[in-house]
Amino acid sequence: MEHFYTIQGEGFHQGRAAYFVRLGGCDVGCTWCDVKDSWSFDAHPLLATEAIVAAVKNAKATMAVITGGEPLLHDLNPLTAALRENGIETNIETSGSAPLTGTWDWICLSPKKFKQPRAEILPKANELKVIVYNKTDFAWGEQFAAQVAPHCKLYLQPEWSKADAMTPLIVDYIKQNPQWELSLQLHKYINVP
Ligand SMILES: C[S@@+](CC[C@H](N)C(=O)[O-])C[C@H]1O[C@@H](n2cnc3c(N)ncnc32)[C@H](O)[C@@H]1O
Ligand SMILES: Nc1nc2[nH]cc(C(=O)O)c2c(=O)[nH]1
Ligand code: SF4
Ligand SMILES: [Mg+2]
Repeated sequence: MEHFYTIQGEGFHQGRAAYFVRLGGCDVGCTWCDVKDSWSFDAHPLLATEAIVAAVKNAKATMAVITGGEPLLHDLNPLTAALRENGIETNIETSGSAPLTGTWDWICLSPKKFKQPRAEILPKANELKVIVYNKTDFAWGEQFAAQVAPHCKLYLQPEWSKADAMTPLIVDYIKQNPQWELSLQLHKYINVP
């Protein structure tokens, strides 16, 4: 759908330079999705793997973030292999609702009520990022925290339109449950992509 060089705005790698590759197509249907333009499979031009790798290298980026849409609706083995052959770190942003492909340095799993993650991705996640849209999402997120690996980082991120109401609840929750950390969508505050 689009590719751009910016800083990672969310989660563990927040603040690091990152080349984003946003792949078209998603069948999850989150009501609050902030990139609904990505949902169509047909509306976006196809780009060769080599062209994507060249763009990342040309930008002098050392880390690529593959996102979407739901990137796991594509076979990500060729793209991640080519990126790694060129010494580029491979990170993914995924709902985990489709089978895992690709070779990853970092897997950010953001589970969704609208189409739940597949069981096999949970122990492989490096980061669990739960979006908090209402107060029931804390208990909902804990079921996934119980299934990830011990080293997996745990983040609570306010849904953007509810951030004013949810952020204070998240702060209170983290004070009582300090295994969780706050993730804010930094890029939206500083107006970068
Ligand atoms: C647009 S999604 C694309 C990747 C994948 N489909 C997923 O949902 O993880 C990228 C990240 O943005 C988060 N996100 C999407 N809409 C959001 C919103 N309105 N507020 C906060 N986070 C949001 C998702 O949970 C995910 O972590
Ligand atoms: N700067 C920036 N950081 C991000 N982290 C995850 C994003 C995504 O949409 O996957 C995203 C994004 O769209 N922009
Ligand atoms: S899974 Fe990701 S891209 Fe798909 S609708 Fe939900 S937030 Fe948007
Ligand atoms: Mg985004």
